[in-house]
Amino acid sequence: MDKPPPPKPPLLPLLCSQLSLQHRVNEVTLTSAFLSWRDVETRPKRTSGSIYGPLKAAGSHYVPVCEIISVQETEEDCPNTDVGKWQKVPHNPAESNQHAFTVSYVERTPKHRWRCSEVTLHCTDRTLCLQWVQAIREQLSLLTIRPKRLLVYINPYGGKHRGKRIYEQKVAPIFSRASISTDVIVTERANHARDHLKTEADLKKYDGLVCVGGDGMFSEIMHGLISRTQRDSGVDQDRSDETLIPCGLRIGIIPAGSTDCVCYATVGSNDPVTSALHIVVGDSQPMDVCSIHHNNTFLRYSVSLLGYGFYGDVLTDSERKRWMGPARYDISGVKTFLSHRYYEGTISFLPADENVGTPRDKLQCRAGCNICRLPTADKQVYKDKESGSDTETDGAWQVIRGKFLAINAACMSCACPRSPKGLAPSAHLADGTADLILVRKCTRFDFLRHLLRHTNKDDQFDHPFVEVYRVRQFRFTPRYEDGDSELELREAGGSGHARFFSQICREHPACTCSLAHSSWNCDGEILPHAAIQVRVHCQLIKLFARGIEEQSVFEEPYALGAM
Ligand SMILES: CCCCCCCCCCCCC/C=C/[C@@H](O)[C@H](COP(=O)(O)O)NC(=O)CCCCC
Ligand SMILES: Nc1ncnc2c1ncn2[C@@H]1O[C@H](COP(=O)(O)OP(=O)(O)O)[C@@H](O)[C@H]1O
Ligand SMILES: [Ca+2]
Repeated sequence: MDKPPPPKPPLLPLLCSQLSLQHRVNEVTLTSAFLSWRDVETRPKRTSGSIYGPLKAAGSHYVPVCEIISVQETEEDCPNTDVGKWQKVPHNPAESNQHAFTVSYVERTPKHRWRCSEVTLHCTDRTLCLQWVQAIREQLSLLTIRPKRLLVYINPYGGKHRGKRIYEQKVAPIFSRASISTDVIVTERANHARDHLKTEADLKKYDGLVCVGGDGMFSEIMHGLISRTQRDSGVDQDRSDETLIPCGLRIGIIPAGSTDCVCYATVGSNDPVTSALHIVVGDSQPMDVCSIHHNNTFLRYSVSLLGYGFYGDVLTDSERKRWMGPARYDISGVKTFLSHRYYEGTISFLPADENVGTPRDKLQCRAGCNICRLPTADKQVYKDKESGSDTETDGAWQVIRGKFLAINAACMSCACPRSPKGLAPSAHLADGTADLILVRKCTRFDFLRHLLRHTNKDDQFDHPFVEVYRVRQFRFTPRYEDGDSELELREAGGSGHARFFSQICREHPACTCSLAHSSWNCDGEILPHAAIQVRVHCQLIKLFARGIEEQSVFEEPYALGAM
């Protein structure tokens, strides 16, 4: 039988004083868990305020210490009429207590957005004020998970080209308030960040990396960090059966791209301030990563969408329209939908164990997810039976052949503003599996119904032409070998006519005949091969995030008896 948890020690006040807040006397208390204040001039009400502000119960406000961003003695600038210059004076001369300190803390607002809020408390003398500042700082210094030094990469061309401005105006001031020092690199070319991380960066100097950009930029940084970690540990990425070494540094994502699904699916919004605050409080979210090989050559890693057919064709078309910014995906999406191409091939996959659920579970991965917290042994990345290596499971490979409009795999939900529940709504961030979604050839109307369900609450898998599997590994082989589209023509008769019509079909996307190959869209990059082997590596990287919080995390006031 499990032992009962040890009793929690009572949280003794470290400091408790009567301080003034907006001219009213408040009892202010600091424990190792909370900073709280309570207006002692009014009779306590039952509960008050919005669910998003500091936790309020019976007129008291509670801010968890782990959500305090900073504390500083408060001085306010006001004009000195004698010299026409600005000078520092105590915060509010009208206040009877002239010494004050300001605490900045995380405040939750709707749609999973976090904001930086402040409370200024006035003291009767400076000694008391400094005592408060010091006591709060001491508590903050115990939060060793918080980063102190970060290496920031900014893609100035991602999304709407606003990365640099977003960082300078919204993020840098928060880092500076939280006393985080940064080295900032504005990239000058594609793969600049990846190459810098792989070969040059002195990673020992940093507690984390920050990516300002979209999913493509995140992918660059992830590749740089994973490759560097494997090289430093003597692991050969080209071997598809290698056990990869998890990366030590966490990555923070400041969304400034076109899709931003890695940020959205791990934080719950694509808001730069929210992401900056998750970095400041030192959140940590492990994440699965797929490795993709062609024969025994490593191609790429993927965390979000690995899509063949529809999403591969959307990406290929959209790359020519980069100048349009994020709208390129909408235009190419419609164009690709109209072309209605399908592709033939074989998928073999190794299903995951039942204890990690299925892609159609109602339960979704949320902060503190129980499935992602299962002991690693229960989520072990099983080895390939067919390869003859050590087998730790009875799981057998399954094989599916057919004509597909889309073959998608996702290690995580891929929720994004275009599709708030995502491509794989029940996929888990850190369970060692990916959800494999096969969309078989169907009518345009049915495919449209399927696509539209990504944008509303209906189940996009509830169609007879859609199959979903939770897998640890899979392979895809196109019916015709890479570069062998001539075969298709020979099968179709091999005549000059067939070649002629095939050419017409390529040039007229409205034609629904089969082409030999699509491309794989790998987190927004096109892969050079159609035949690939994919394997999920459980919790290979970590982000400065915590998963999407359930509303109830901040709806319920903290159990006051425990304080
Ligand atoms: C005709 C109605 C179509 C509605 C379809 C809505 C489906 C949306 C699913 C979105 C899944 C997004 C998965 C994320 C992929 C990104 O990794 C990738 C690169 O992002 P970035 O670097 O930020 O540019 N984005 C895409 O491949 C865009 C796919 C958009 C498809 C319409
Ligand atoms: N300075 C740069 N110039 C051109 N391309 C860059 C630069 N820095 C990064 N990139 C590349 O830009 C691509 C898209 O970046 P991303 O930030 O994901 O924007 P988007 O979401 O709009 O695609 C990535 O593949 C990345 O490698
Ligand atoms: Ca997963």
